[in-house]
Amino acid sequence: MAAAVISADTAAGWAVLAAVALLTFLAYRLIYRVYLHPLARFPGPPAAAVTWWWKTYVEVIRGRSFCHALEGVHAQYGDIIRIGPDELHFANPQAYLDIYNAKNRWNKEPKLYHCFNEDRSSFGFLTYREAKERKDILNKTFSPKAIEQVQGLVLEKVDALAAAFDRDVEQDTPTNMSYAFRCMTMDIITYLCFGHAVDALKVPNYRAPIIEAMDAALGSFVLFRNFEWFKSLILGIPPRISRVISPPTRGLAELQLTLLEQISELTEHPESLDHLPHKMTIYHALMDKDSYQNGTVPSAGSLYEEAQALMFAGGDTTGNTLMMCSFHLMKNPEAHAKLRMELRAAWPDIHQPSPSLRELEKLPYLNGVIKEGLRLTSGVVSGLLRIVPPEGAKIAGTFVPGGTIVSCGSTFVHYNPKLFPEPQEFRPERWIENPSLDNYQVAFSKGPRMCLGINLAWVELRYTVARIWRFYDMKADASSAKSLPFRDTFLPSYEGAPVMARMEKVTA
Ligand code: HEM
Repeated sequence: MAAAVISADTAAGWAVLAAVALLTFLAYRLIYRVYLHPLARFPGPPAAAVTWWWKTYVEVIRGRSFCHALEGVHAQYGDIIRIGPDELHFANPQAYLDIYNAKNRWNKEPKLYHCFNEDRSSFGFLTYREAKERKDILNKTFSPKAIEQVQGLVLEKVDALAAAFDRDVEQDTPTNMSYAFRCMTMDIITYLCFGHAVDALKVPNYRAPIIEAMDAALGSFVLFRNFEWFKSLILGIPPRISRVISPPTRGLAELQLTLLEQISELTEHPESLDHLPHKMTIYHALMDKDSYQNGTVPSAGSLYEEAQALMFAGGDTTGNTLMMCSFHLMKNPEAHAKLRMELRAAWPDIHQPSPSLRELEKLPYLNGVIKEGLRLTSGVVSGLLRIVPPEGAKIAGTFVPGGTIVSCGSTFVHYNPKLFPEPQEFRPERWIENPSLDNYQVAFSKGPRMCLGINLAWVELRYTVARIWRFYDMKADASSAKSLPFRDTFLPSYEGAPVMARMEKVTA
């Protein structure tokens, strides 16, 4: 009996000791982070200096769109803010140019980039060296020269988009622009990847399952970037099961199933690539073992992750930009008329083929329209987190210690009223009046980890805007979105009504 009492006392004593040790450690860590940490001199919400959970509180508990929440924090604390124990965010355009600079070889930050489950892809590799090896291979398909060779494919898909619009005109139904453009960009990227398109444009009302799956998947990434264990749990379960038991991540599971099917066909029957009419698919390049330093083709898992990365990187971004251009052109008759006039002069007879890319590149208003679409969608709206190397770095004139996680969100450049007065206004002229603004067009990011698909994207954007706005008169349908609010899910997720257009074919 006495022994039992002593051992109970001893256990209680140890428990108290452990609790005191834990509290002392937590108190020390709190004091260190707030007063002694190398980032202690930077202002910001006190809770953010103490714990990572501040971000989760803002984004998940309060349900705020993180890039929008940061605007309020910057308004309160200034241009450079501490938003995590080891993290700074900048609202200064010069900081963007300093962080995403061609000279830097800074790593991507693991917590954010692991959340996409694309760790073994050009986008997901954290280090410059690994990403460069993969990007060099993919560049066989994405270099300006290679992209010139796939122009025909882009034009074919723009024709398919026009055919879908014609169907809407015949049936007298409004066109869902929020989905239509993404169907086209998805058909282009899946064709480029696998040698055959998913034919999203053929799906009635543009409600292609792959687009719906990607829409639904974007929300999963917000959960995953806040709760790594949740990602491991969901992705550890076969997609067929997780789509049933986890409704919030069902979209991701659907997407996984679609892509896995395509990849297993290619890895099991690599000879199927030989029967294609052209040798330009991304998987031709990726499955050529001679391209790799170690002479080995990446695993099926890595090929899957590359496909998923390319779908998100190449589909929504370009589709959103086209949607944004259309939304504003329909709202803005003056801009619409100017674009129409320029296109008529460049393409006087609609029965003739499209002007060449070189000709389209020289049309100032067309390019101004696209740059405004890129500015307002901003590509990726979350901060692209980078880690400052051990020696530290100067960002916007301020010394930042090594190991700090840094970013400057693209919206903090694109919506900066000093660079872009009345930033919410759609004004293509601003790019013509002030060519130096090109330096602050950061939708594709900058530096060594900038967009790999920029050449393809520009070809798609130029051919599509020229064709659609030369061949159709478009008016917003009564059901169309009146504004385009978005939520930060890394890419912008547009909320509310879609952009709906009533199309009329022009006759000359
Ligand atoms: C309007 C269209 C596009 C925009 C605005 C855009 C924007 C961006 C941005 C901001 C990044 C940097 C992401 C980061 O640092 O984490 C990026 C990276 C990337 N983009 Fe694009 N993108 C577009 C189209 C495309 C297309 C068509 C493709 C090809 C299919 C593509 C493939 C990639 C890849 C592979 C990366 C990763 C590069 C790296 O991490 O080094 N993008 N894109």
